[in-house]
Amino acid sequence: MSATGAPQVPAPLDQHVWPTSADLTPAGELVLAGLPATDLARDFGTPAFVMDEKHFRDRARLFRDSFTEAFAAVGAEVDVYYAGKSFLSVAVARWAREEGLRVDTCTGGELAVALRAGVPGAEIGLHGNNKSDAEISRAIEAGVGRVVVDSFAEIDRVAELARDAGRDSSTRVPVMVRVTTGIHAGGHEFISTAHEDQKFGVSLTGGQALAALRAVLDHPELELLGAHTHIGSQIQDAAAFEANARKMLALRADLETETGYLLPELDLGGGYGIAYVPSETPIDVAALARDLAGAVGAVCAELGTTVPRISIEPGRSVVGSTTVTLYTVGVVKPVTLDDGSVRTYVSVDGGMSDNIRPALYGAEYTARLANRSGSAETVRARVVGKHCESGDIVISDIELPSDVTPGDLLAVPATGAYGRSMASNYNHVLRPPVVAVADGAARVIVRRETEDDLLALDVG
Ligand SMILES: Cc1ncc(COP(=O)(O)O)c(C=O)c1O
Ligand SMILES: N[C@@H](CCCC[NH3+])C(=O)O
Repeated sequence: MSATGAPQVPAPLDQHVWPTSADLTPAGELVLAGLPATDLARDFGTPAFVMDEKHFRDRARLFRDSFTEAFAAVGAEVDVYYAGKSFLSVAVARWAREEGLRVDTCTGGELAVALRAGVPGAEIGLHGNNKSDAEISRAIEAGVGRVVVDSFAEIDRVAELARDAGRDSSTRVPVMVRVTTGIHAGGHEFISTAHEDQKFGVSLTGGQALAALRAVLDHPELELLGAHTHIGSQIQDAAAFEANARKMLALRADLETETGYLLPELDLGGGYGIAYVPSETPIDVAALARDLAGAVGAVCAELGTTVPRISIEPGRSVVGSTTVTLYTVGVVKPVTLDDGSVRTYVSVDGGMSDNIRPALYGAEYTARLANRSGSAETVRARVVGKHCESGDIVISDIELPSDVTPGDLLAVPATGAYGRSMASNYNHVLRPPVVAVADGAARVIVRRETEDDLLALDVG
């Protein structure tokens, strides 16, 4: 327990963890886009994801502008695909498109949302290590700009489904081959994706990736657009992206030497890290874009080749810090530990069903009271959910005001990515809404689930 006593001056917000529109009243109430947290909780209930629309748009534009400018300097064009897996809804897909982004999907469901939002097929990519025939056919029918094939078997299957759809050498389906480059990067083993022993892509090792690219060239109904790579997620080390790009450019050069075919495009994936807690530093997008473009330009010059068109697929780094989860505090329980110290368990009205990341990856978050400052005196607390699991922990260790009490609002920032998108109905808990806030107005973009929704699925 750290003791200081009143008066209760609200601790400032660590601005790189909170949405840009976040502010505090003199009494320490959290305000988002001009809307007090208590008003948001009253109007929309808790738990709720509150998303700062302007922040999302600014991040999308930052990626588009930084990468466009950096790669223009080395003579290449760039497409930024927003990775819908991080969070996708019709409104968000529209915002992304309005800010000049395309949309990356990895299932039929994500594809359906992007299409519903009016994103043209040509501006959508489809991924997936185990796409169904129905998903591939839907993508072909929608005229997606790229199907990213993930295995040798899938190359033949996409070609067959393209033929079934009447495609031929004059109406080819554009494909990329997903390549694993052996680069190990990412915040947690479960979110590293380019090392050898995992399920994604075709390995560079033993010439497999080269063989896969050649296999695409052998299918007249497929257009080989390029090679794709994604090394992992929540990466803070910019050097990993450069090392990966070098490997991909070498692969492109090898293919040209062997076949005379120069891949028009390389997709370097997403994975850019953000700050979840005040001690972390988000990746500097503009600097990363400059360094990456510089490295790509230099390698192409060494290889004596043109710089390919580049695409990237950021998800977390666009949406992650735009969103705050608002919870209501329920039971507050001091628990005496073996060493005699006390930990205060602060239960909230959600938990692992709206944020599985702490349980799945040991992810860390921060929080603050959102309706008031609370006392300056703090207690060692653990924020837990309402599920029947002792691992249902939102924040394992945090100092909270010692007068935290049932009915308080608790805000957890940086929950925009892989929060609502990975939400579940565990214990038949209803998934929270996503409320977009902008310029003093709020609107629901994904509504709260209802018991009727749950019961409608149960046809027993
Ligand atoms: C193929 C692919 N592209 C893009 C992304 C988005 O990653 P992130 O949200 O870390 O930017 C992922 C997820 O890691 C992915 O698997
Ligand atoms: N769901 C992960 C990232 C997924 C990466 C998808 N390839 C996370 O929350 O960090």
